[in-house]
This record gives sequence, structure tokens and C-alpha cells, in this order.
Amino acid sequence: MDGFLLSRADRTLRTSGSRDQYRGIDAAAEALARRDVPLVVGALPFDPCGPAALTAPETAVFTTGPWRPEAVPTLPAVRVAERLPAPEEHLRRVAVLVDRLRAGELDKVVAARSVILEADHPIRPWSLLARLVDGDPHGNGFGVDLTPAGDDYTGHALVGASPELLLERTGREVRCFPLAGTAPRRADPEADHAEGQALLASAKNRIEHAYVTDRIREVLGPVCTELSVPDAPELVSTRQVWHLATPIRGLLRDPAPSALELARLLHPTPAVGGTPFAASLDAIRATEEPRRFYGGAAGWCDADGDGVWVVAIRCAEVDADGLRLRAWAGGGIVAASDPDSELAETTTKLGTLLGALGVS
Ligand SMILES: C=C(O[C@@H]1C=C(C(=O)O)C=C[C@H]1O)C(=O)O
Repeated sequence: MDGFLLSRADRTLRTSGSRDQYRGIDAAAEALARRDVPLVVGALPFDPCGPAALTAPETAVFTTGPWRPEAVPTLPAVRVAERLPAPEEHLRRVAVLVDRLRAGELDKVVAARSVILEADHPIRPWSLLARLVDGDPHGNGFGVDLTPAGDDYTGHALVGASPELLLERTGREVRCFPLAGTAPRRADPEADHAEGQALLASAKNRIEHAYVTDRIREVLGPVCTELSVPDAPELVSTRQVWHLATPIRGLLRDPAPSALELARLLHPTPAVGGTPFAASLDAIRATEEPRRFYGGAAGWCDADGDGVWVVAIRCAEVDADGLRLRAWAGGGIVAASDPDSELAETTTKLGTLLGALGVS
């Protein structure tokens, strides 16, 4: 995919071309700090040890509001080729994790699975992105060329519609909007409202959520002079799900870390990883197929250090020929989790991508 796009309710950044590419955060952060380049865009992998896909673009344009594509094309037909892992295996993995959580080895861990899709004709990442943004009530969407991450990613794109803001830095101000805790939307308005209220009142979901806000407080505390983390979460929704969300705001100490450095400090939060940090990451590495860029971050950082990074969820990786795609979804597991509900939650979350692709 030539270029990068991050569409959010308030603002969109679209770039094209590439002056330079970086596989490592350090190299990109140094180029920005030296003001060799004015802007870096791209994606960070889920696993902090993996290669990043960062680009210093040739051109960049900010516009107000979400992206309004000129056309929302019909996409070629796709079919599910494989579920990786099979749903039964996901159930088994979640059950094993629940045992470990009950034994006190971990407090929270996110379990994810993927679906591999095949298309009859090439799917253009820009077309899929247009459909995703068009179908998102807040106009959220991101598209990243993964080529800078190395041979395994040449010509691949990561395309998604994430409702979750990892961080936004504007001068000394930093804002986060973590999500954790999920319930499905319902067609009937009363049932839908009741689902949201039940989520807001659910002790299990509040605990899942608190691990994320605790981690953000722990990471941002030392780099902020002021930090406001509301005591109770609020509700947000996409077309498919309700989530618990907490708007967090901080004032950064001088010298303030850049948005890219903040992304490195914060990622992966327990919204996609777990608690304790290292043990949950080890459990995910030992349990799952590599997540690649799913569960990572997508965004930008400029030479002043300002920028926006979203959590790379509700997304798919599109292969270079556009004929094969892989979509992922995961959910937070705690000691009180039930494997069947967790499998259903990943199915609902996969609906963002599968719906845009016309797969039921
Ligand atoms: C991991 C995903 O979503 C994350 C996990 C959530 C949860 O466990 O309730 C909610 C929102 C996201 O932070 C995903 O969509 O794949």
C-alpha cells in the first residue's frame, strides 16, 4: 500500500511515498530528534522484540475530521480458508490459561486467534480501509505499509478500525483512552442498552479494565507532573461491541518523551498483553502463533514529539498479492473467565473485519 492513513473522529493524517524506512524504534526516534525528517508514520509489532514498520514519508496532509474516501468500493468475494487456531484449540488454550490464572501465576492475559481469508480477485488495502472507515460510527481507521519490517512483510499492509487510543501527545499534554471489558451489541434497543449497563456493572469486567488503567498510571506517573485517571470507567461502543473505557490525561515533565517514546513505554498494555507484564508476555509467546502486527500500535510522531498511536486491533494483514488476508481478535482472560464466552467475544470482535469483507 503506498502511503499511510490514520483516520480519527477529530483529524486524519494521510501520507505518501517514503524518504526513509526504519525497522527499529531507536533509529526512527533519533532521525526525528536530529530533525533529519519531520515525521515518522507506521506500526509497532505486538512483541516488543519484533521488527517495526516505520516510514519517513515524502508528503503528509492533515485534514479535520475522519477520512471521507471518494468512493467506498465493493470488494471482491472472500471466503474463510482457515481458522488459526481452530475454535476448539482456542477454547483449550483459554481453559489452560484460566487454570494458571486461578493458580495465581498471572492476574490477566489476553488470548487471541485469527482467521485466514482468501479472495478470488486482489483486495486493495485502500478499498478495505474505505469500507472500514465508512462502517465505523466514529470514522476510525488505519492503513500501514509493513514493508519496512523486512522480507517477511514485503508488500503487506495492516488495515483496521481501532476504537482504542494508546496515546496522543500534544506539546506537554498526553491523553490515553484505554478499553478493556466487552459486551456484544444487540439489535433490539432495549436489550442493547441493558447489555451496556450490565457491562458497566460487571465486577469481572471492571477488574479486567483496572489492570489496564493501573499499568498506564504506573508507566505515565514517573514522566508526568500531573496525571488524572478517573476512578470508574465509562461506556463506549462500536457497531459490534460495548467496551469499558477510561479517558486519561497527563502533563508531561520536561523534557517530555516523544509520542513514539511514549508508545514504546506504554505498549503492550494489559488491553492486549496482560499482568504481570513479563509473565503475561511469556504466556502469550508460549501459547499463540506470532501476532505479527496485530495487538501492536499504528500511528505517527513528528519532530516536535507530538503524535497519535492507536492500538492495532480490529485489523487484518493483507498479503502483497491482495489474495490472502489474516484477521485477528482477542480478549482479556481473568480467573473468572469462561472459555465459551471468550470464544464468542472473539467472534463478535472479528465481525468488524469480516463484516467489511462481506463474510458472515
Ligand atoms: C484484544 C482486543 O481488544 C481489546 C480487548 C478488550 C477486552 O478484553 O475486553 C477490549 C478492547 C481491546 O482493548 C481485540 O479486539 O482483538
